[in-house]
Amino acid sequence: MKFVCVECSKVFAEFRYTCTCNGMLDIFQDFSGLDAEELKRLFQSRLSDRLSPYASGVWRYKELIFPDVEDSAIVTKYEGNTGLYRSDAVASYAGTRSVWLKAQSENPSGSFKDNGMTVAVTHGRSLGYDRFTCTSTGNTSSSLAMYASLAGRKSYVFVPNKNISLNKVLQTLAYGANIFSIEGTYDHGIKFLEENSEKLGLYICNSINPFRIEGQKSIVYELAQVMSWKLPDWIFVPGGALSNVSALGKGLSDLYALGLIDKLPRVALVQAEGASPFYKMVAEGKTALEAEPNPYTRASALNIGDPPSWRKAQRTLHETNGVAVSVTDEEILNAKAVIDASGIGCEPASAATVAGLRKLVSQQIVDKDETVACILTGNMLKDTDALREYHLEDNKPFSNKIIPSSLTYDDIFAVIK
Ligand SMILES: N[C@@H](CCOP(=O)(O)O)C(=O)O
Repeated sequence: MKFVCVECSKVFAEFRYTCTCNGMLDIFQDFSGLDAEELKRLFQSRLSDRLSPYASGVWRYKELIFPDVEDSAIVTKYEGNTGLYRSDAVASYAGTRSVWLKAQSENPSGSFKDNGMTVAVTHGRSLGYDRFTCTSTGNTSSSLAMYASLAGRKSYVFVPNKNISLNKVLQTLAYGANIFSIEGTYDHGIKFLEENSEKLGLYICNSINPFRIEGQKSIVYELAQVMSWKLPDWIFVPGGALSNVSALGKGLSDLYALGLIDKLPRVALVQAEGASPFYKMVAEGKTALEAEPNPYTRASALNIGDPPSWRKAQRTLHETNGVAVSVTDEEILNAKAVIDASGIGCEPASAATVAGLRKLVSQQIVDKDETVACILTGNMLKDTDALREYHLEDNKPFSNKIIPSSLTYDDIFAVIK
């Protein structure tokens, strides 16, 4: 395993978070000697495992993620193994013939972060760390708090003091983390950790840590396996810190290089208009990201103005002939209401995918006959204020209302009939 800088290509033999030039690092693994058909058989055989780490939808692919770690050192909650659903209602809303929804929201802590966190915490513990840290809008922190406690270790997390979901903060608290509420955003927290974590003896579990990205690659491995190694024409992901799109790109490139798939899907990265520095860079034809000092979107998981992984995200779009698109909060919340009412459900950030798909179909960038998968990143109960605001306070196009208790039984009969 080597660590290669995505900015200057410098190679490191030992683990570190970033390069001496401050660039993000990629883990490079030598896959020579691995045979695609043997891997398919191995991954298939592990589907019946219920108790060993290979029952996890991440560690099932251990050979491609963290081959050297001892099985007994793995910290797992059998993450991954999430559902893939089709909904006519969502497809019709998006304007496509069909759409697959990959519900990473079904992970143990309720978000896609678990796919990466199991690997980061396993790696940190194998190095002997007792204290783990992250900065977070709430999903990364609840995931870290869960795995750190599971591993019998401590977690210290930094969360912005506004514009994040209380549900996520409470989940983090209840899992046992030490929480610091900070003035500023995720961007300020990352800067603090980059400068201070070593002095404090903290192992960073944000996605600047390349082991997080290795774990998150499993999302597309699992999608490919369940689809018999034939991916759809498009994969849509939301983008805030950009770890999701970075991991998707790396996973796709592994699958293609290994011969596990013979065609790369196109990747569509969807940002929320109020926090869309990456979209702006692409739309304006620029080659370097300009940070947004005051990002704001109601999809609080995407409230990030200076995403560390932008260079990796740029590579993903380049390698997959991908596109970037931005959508308004109103578009996100309407798409979310449709996904929720389909019985699948998600948090606001996840719904950016379907909102983005609808936009690209209307712009004829995606054809209605093309096949599409949208990655839903977080559970609908991650942000219950968003549900209350949409359904009970504001009169939104897809809102559902509670029938008042003042109805007589005759009224109730009339409603149901
Ligand atoms: N929305 C994220 C932001 C943190 O990103 P990460 O890629 O560094 O984990 C969160 O849940 O905190």
